[in-house]
Amino acid sequence: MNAANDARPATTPAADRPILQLTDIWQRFGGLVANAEVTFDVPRGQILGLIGPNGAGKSTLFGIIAGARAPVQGQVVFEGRDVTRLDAPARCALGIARTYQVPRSFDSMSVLDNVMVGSFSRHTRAAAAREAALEVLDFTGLIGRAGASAGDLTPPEKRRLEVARALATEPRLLLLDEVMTGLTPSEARKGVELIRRIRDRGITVIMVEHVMEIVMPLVDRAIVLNLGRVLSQGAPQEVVRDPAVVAAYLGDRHRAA
Ligand SMILES: Nc1ncnc2c1ncn2[C@@H]1O[C@H](COP(=O)(O)OP(=O)(O)OP(=O)(O)O)[C@@H](O)[C@H]1O
Repeated sequence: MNAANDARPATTPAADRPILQLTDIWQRFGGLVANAEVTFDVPRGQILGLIGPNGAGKSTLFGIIAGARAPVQGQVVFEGRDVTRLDAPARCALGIARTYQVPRSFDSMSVLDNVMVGSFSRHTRAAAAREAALEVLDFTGLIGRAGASAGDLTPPEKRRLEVARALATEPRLLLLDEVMTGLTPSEARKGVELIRRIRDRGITVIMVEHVMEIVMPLVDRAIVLNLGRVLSQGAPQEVVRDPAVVAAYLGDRHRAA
């Protein structure tokens, strides 16, 4: 925390201020550097794509934004407030929600009850939480499955439920971790449409995704991580042409082959 950061909220109108500001984020696991010198702002109301080869540090950074763990160095500012040391429930209360790469639904509970777990974070009365959860199920296209056990959902439906549970916490910043993985092209098209509708509700979205054909047409801005560092950032059409990005991805494909 320093004087410059203290001054930001007072001098910048809230609507124009980035919703999220990451400054010099570092994360280490033993000797391994998972994130290094990560600095970027996320403008409010955009869809930001966070991409990069396997092990680039994307999920680690998601955890740092969502409050799963604090960085060893650096600052996370959400809506002008330093949240670096706040835990995940506190950040959720402020308006940050995330999904997980591996869906974390409660399989023995109904789809509706799963989503109510999220809506109870905003509503204390069961009737209000239920009503809010039903609205989210309608919005995410799961309303017809409200009474089903979460364990009986198909894998694409489970991914949708993951998004629904996060939306039920009424976030202003939503972190989507590989929600398109394993979807057929037609399911992925529906997923893209859902993410656009989420953005149209005024929710800022940061998405980690491997499938470039899906991410690039969808996002307003892309940030490429490689070996824990920001390799490139900008409009998606600029980022894909960046020679450093091409080299990192070709290197990854060669290793995978
Ligand atoms: N809890 C942990 N303990 C030790 N090492 C970790 C831990 N979490 C992540 N790492 C390591 O940190 C590096 C970054 O991992 P991370 O999962 O953030 O990358 P990623 O870009 O999300 O990868 P992927 O696309 O494969 O999910 C990797 O080398 C990983 O093995």
